[in-house]
Amino acid sequence: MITIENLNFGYSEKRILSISHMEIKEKQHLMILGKSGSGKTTLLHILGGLLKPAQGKVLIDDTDLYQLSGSAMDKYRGQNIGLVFQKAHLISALTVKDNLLLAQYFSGIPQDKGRIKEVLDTLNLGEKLNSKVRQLSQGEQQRVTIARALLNKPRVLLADEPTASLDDDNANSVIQLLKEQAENNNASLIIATHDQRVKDAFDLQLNLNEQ
Ligand SMILES: Nc1ncnc2c1ncn2[C@@H]1O[C@H](COP(=O)(O)OP(=O)(O)OP(=O)(O)O)[C@@H](O)[C@H]1O
Repeated sequence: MITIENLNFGYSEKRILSISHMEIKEKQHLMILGKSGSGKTTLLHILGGLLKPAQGKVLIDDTDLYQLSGSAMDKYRGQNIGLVFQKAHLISALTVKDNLLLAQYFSGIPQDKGRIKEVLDTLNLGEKLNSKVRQLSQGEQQRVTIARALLNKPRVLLADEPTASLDDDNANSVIQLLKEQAENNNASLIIATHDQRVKDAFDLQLNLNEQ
Protein backbone atom coordinates (compact mmCIF):
# COMPACT_ATOMS: atom_id res chain seq x y z
CA MET A 1 0.00 0.00 0.00
CA ILE A 2 1.12 3.53 -0.77
CA THR A 3 0.13 6.30 1.61
CA ILE A 4 0.54 10.02 1.01
CA GLU A 5 0.17 12.28 4.03
CA ASN A 6 0.13 16.08 4.25
CA LEU A 7 2.16 16.42 1.08
CA ASN A 8 3.17 19.90 -0.03
CA PHE A 9 5.57 20.68 -2.80
CA GLY A 10 6.62 23.81 -4.64
CA TYR A 11 9.44 24.95 -6.85
CA SER A 12 10.82 28.07 -5.10
CA GLU A 13 7.83 30.23 -4.10
CA LYS A 14 5.28 28.58 -6.38
CA ARG A 15 3.16 25.86 -4.75
CA ILE A 16 2.55 22.97 -7.15
CA LEU A 17 1.06 20.17 -5.06
CA SER A 18 -0.97 19.84 -1.90
CA ILE A 19 -2.45 16.44 -0.99
CA SER A 20 -3.65 15.95 2.57
CA HIS A 21 -4.27 12.19 2.49
CA MET A 22 -4.39 9.50 -0.14
CA GLU A 23 -4.10 5.71 -0.08
CA ILE A 24 -3.43 3.40 -2.97
CA LYS A 25 -4.16 -0.07 -1.70
CA GLU A 26 -2.66 -3.36 -2.78
CA LYS A 27 -3.64 -4.13 -6.39
CA GLN A 28 -5.27 -0.72 -6.89
CA HIS A 29 -4.13 1.33 -9.85
CA LEU A 30 -4.16 5.11 -9.96
CA MET A 31 -4.35 7.54 -12.84
CA ILE A 32 -3.06 11.05 -12.20
CA LEU A 33 -4.85 13.46 -14.49
CA GLY A 34 -4.36 17.16 -15.06
CA LYS A 35 -3.54 19.73 -17.65
CA SER A 36 0.01 20.49 -18.74
CA GLY A 37 1.94 22.06 -15.86
CA SER A 38 -0.46 20.83 -13.15
CA GLY A 39 2.26 18.77 -11.44
CA LYS A 40 1.78 15.19 -12.71
CA THR A 41 5.47 14.51 -13.40
CA THR A 42 6.41 16.24 -10.15
CA LEU A 43 4.09 13.92 -8.17
CA LEU A 44 5.43 10.81 -9.95
CA HIS A 45 8.97 11.88 -9.12
CA ILE A 46 8.00 12.39 -5.47
CA LEU A 47 6.40 8.91 -5.38
CA GLY A 48 9.51 7.43 -7.02
CA GLY A 49 11.86 8.84 -4.40
CA LEU A 50 13.43 11.25 -6.88
CA LEU A 51 12.20 14.56 -5.45
CA LYS A 52 11.92 15.27 -1.74
CA PRO A 53 8.74 17.13 -0.78
CA ALA A 54 9.06 20.25 1.36
CA GLN A 55 6.51 18.75 3.72
CA GLY A 56 4.73 15.47 4.21
CA LYS A 57 5.25 11.74 3.95
CA VAL A 58 5.20 9.04 1.31
CA LEU A 59 4.95 5.52 2.72
CA ILE A 60 5.34 2.39 0.63
CA ASP A 61 4.05 -0.37 2.91
CA ASP A 62 5.96 0.42 6.11
CA THR A 63 8.83 2.28 4.50
CA ASP A 64 8.81 6.04 5.02
CA LEU A 65 10.53 6.96 1.74
CA TYR A 66 12.02 10.30 2.72
CA GLN A 67 13.40 9.02 6.02
CA LEU A 68 15.86 6.93 3.98
CA SER A 69 19.37 8.23 3.45
CA GLY A 70 20.52 8.93 -0.13
CA SER A 71 22.20 5.56 -0.64
CA ALA A 72 19.42 3.64 1.14
CA MET A 73 16.91 5.42 -1.10
CA ASP A 74 18.83 4.44 -4.24
CA LYS A 75 18.93 0.84 -3.07
CA TYR A 76 15.23 0.86 -2.16
CA ARG A 77 14.29 2.37 -5.53
CA GLY A 78 16.45 -0.15 -7.40
CA GLN A 79 14.73 -3.03 -5.65
CA ASN A 80 11.13 -1.84 -5.35
CA ILE A 81 10.20 0.85 -7.85
CA GLY A 82 9.90 0.65 -11.64
CA LEU A 83 9.91 3.88 -13.63
CA VAL A 84 8.70 4.39 -17.20
CA PHE A 85 9.78 7.92 -18.14
CA GLN A 86 8.28 10.23 -20.76
CA LYS A 87 11.43 9.81 -22.84
CA ALA A 88 12.91 6.35 -23.46
CA HIS A 89 16.49 7.08 -22.30
CA LEU A 90 17.81 3.98 -24.05
CA ILE A 91 21.28 3.75 -25.61
CA SER A 92 20.45 3.38 -29.27
CA ALA A 93 23.81 1.93 -30.37
CA LEU A 94 23.52 -0.96 -27.88
CA THR A 95 21.37 -4.06 -28.11
CA VAL A 96 18.17 -4.47 -26.14
CA LYS A 97 19.91 -7.07 -23.97
CA ASP A 98 22.87 -4.78 -23.19
CA ASN A 99 20.54 -1.88 -22.32
CA LEU A 100 18.72 -4.13 -19.87
CA LEU A 101 21.94 -5.56 -18.40
CA LEU A 102 23.10 -1.99 -17.81
CA ALA A 103 19.79 -1.14 -16.14
CA GLN A 104 20.21 -4.10 -13.76
CA TYR A 105 23.76 -2.98 -13.01
CA PHE A 106 22.74 0.60 -12.22
CA SER A 107 19.78 -0.56 -10.11
CA GLY A 108 22.12 -2.63 -7.97
CA ILE A 109 20.24 -5.85 -8.71
CA PRO A 110 21.98 -9.00 -9.96
CA GLN A 111 22.58 -9.14 -13.72
CA ASP A 112 20.24 -11.91 -14.76
CA LYS A 113 19.90 -12.79 -18.45
CA GLY A 114 17.12 -15.27 -17.65
CA ARG A 115 14.96 -12.51 -16.12
CA ILE A 116 15.67 -10.24 -19.12
CA LYS A 117 14.52 -12.95 -21.54
CA GLU A 118 11.46 -13.69 -19.39
CA VAL A 119 10.33 -10.05 -19.30
CA LEU A 120 10.99 -9.51 -23.01
CA ASP A 121 8.97 -12.63 -23.85
CA THR A 122 5.93 -11.39 -21.91
CA LEU A 123 6.10 -8.14 -23.88
CA ASN A 124 6.46 -9.95 -27.22
CA LEU A 125 9.99 -8.70 -27.64
CA GLY A 126 11.86 -11.98 -27.18
CA GLU A 127 13.09 -11.94 -30.77
CA LYS A 128 14.55 -8.45 -30.36
CA LEU A 129 16.98 -9.45 -27.60
CA ASN A 130 20.04 -8.96 -29.80
CA SER A 131 18.70 -6.11 -31.95
CA LYS A 132 20.19 -2.66 -31.60
CA VAL A 133 17.70 -0.21 -30.08
CA ARG A 134 18.03 2.08 -33.12
CA GLN A 135 16.65 -0.77 -35.27
CA LEU A 136 13.40 -0.88 -33.29
CA SER A 137 10.16 0.99 -33.97
CA GLN A 138 9.00 3.68 -31.49
CA GLY A 139 6.38 1.32 -30.06
CA GLU A 140 8.97 -1.44 -29.60
CA GLN A 141 11.36 1.00 -27.91
CA GLN A 142 8.59 1.98 -25.57
CA ARG A 143 7.96 -1.66 -24.69
CA VAL A 144 11.69 -2.01 -23.93
CA THR A 145 11.32 0.84 -21.43
CA ILE A 146 8.41 -1.03 -19.84
CA ALA A 147 10.57 -4.19 -19.74
CA ARG A 148 13.33 -2.19 -18.05
CA ALA A 149 10.92 -0.97 -15.38
CA LEU A 150 9.79 -4.54 -14.66
CA LEU A 151 13.22 -6.19 -14.34
CA ASN A 152 13.29 -5.83 -10.57
CA LYS A 153 9.69 -7.10 -10.10
CA PRO A 154 8.75 -3.72 -8.59
CA ARG A 155 6.16 -3.21 -5.84
CA VAL A 156 5.31 0.11 -7.49
CA LEU A 157 5.27 0.80 -11.23
CA LEU A 158 5.24 4.50 -12.19
CA ALA A 159 4.65 5.60 -15.80
CA ASP A 160 4.77 9.17 -17.09
CA GLU A 161 2.58 9.86 -20.15
CA PRO A 162 3.07 6.36 -21.55
CA THR A 163 0.56 6.92 -24.37
CA ALA A 164 1.46 10.45 -25.42
CA SER A 165 2.94 9.66 -28.82
CA LEU A 166 0.80 6.63 -29.68
CA ASP A 167 -2.20 6.13 -31.97
CA ASP A 168 -5.52 4.95 -30.46
CA ASP A 169 -4.88 1.21 -30.85
CA ASN A 170 -1.38 1.38 -29.42
CA ALA A 171 -2.46 3.71 -26.58
CA ASN A 172 -5.06 1.17 -25.47
CA SER A 173 -2.73 -1.77 -25.78
CA VAL A 174 0.04 -0.04 -23.78
CA ILE A 175 -2.44 0.69 -20.97
CA GLN A 176 -3.67 -2.92 -20.98
CA LEU A 177 -0.06 -4.12 -21.01
CA LEU A 178 0.90 -1.95 -18.04
CA LYS A 179 -2.13 -3.13 -16.05
CA GLU A 180 -1.49 -6.75 -16.95
CA GLN A 181 2.19 -6.50 -16.04
CA ALA A 182 1.41 -4.76 -12.74
CA GLU A 183 -1.10 -7.49 -11.90
CA ASN A 184 1.33 -10.30 -12.82
CA ASN A 185 3.94 -8.71 -10.58
CA ASN A 186 1.49 -7.80 -7.78
CA ALA A 187 2.56 -4.19 -8.22
CA SER A 188 0.59 -0.97 -7.80
CA LEU A 189 0.48 0.94 -11.08
CA ILE A 190 0.42 4.73 -11.11
CA ILE A 191 0.32 6.57 -14.40
CA ALA A 192 0.31 10.28 -15.16
CA THR A 193 -1.49 11.39 -18.27
CA HIS A 194 -3.45 14.16 -19.93
CA ASP A 195 -4.61 11.69 -22.54
CA GLN A 196 -8.43 11.79 -22.46
CA ARG A 197 -8.55 8.55 -24.50
CA VAL A 198 -7.42 6.42 -21.56
CA LYS A 199 -9.23 8.16 -18.71
CA ASP A 200 -11.81 5.38 -18.26
CA ALA A 201 -9.22 2.64 -17.92
CA PHE A 202 -8.64 3.24 -14.19
CA ASP A 203 -11.09 3.26 -11.27
CA LEU A 204 -8.95 5.39 -9.01
CA GLN A 205 -8.21 8.86 -10.33
CA LEU A 206 -6.55 11.96 -8.94
CA ASN A 207 -7.27 15.11 -10.89
CA LEU A 208 -4.66 17.77 -10.14
CA ASN A 209 -6.78 20.46 -11.85
CA GLU A 210 -9.24 20.17 -8.96
CA GLN A 211 -6.74 20.79 -6.16
N1 LIG B 1 12.84 21.85 -11.99
C1 LIG B 1 11.88 22.75 -11.98
N2 LIG B 1 12.10 24.00 -11.49
C2 LIG B 1 11.12 24.93 -11.44
N3 LIG B 1 9.86 24.71 -11.89
C3 LIG B 1 9.58 23.50 -12.40
C4 LIG B 1 10.57 22.47 -12.48
N4 LIG B 1 9.99 21.36 -13.03
C5 LIG B 1 8.71 21.69 -13.29
N5 LIG B 1 8.46 22.98 -12.91
C6 LIG B 1 7.16 23.67 -13.00
O1 LIG B 1 6.24 22.97 -12.15
C7 LIG B 1 4.96 22.85 -12.76
C8 LIG B 1 4.54 21.39 -12.82
O2 LIG B 1 5.41 20.70 -13.73
P1 LIG B 1 5.20 19.17 -14.09
O3 LIG B 1 6.27 18.80 -15.06
O4 LIG B 1 5.08 18.38 -12.84
O5 LIG B 1 3.77 19.23 -14.82
P2 LIG B 1 2.99 18.14 -15.68
O6 LIG B 1 1.58 18.14 -15.19
O7 LIG B 1 3.72 16.84 -15.65
O8 LIG B 1 3.08 18.77 -17.14
P3 LIG B 1 3.10 18.09 -18.61
O9 LIG B 1 1.75 17.45 -18.79
O10 LIG B 1 3.30 19.27 -19.51
O11 LIG B 1 4.25 17.11 -18.64
C9 LIG B 1 5.07 23.57 -14.10
O12 LIG B 1 4.56 24.86 -13.94
C10 LIG B 1 6.55 23.60 -14.38
O13 LIG B 1 6.91 24.73 -15.14
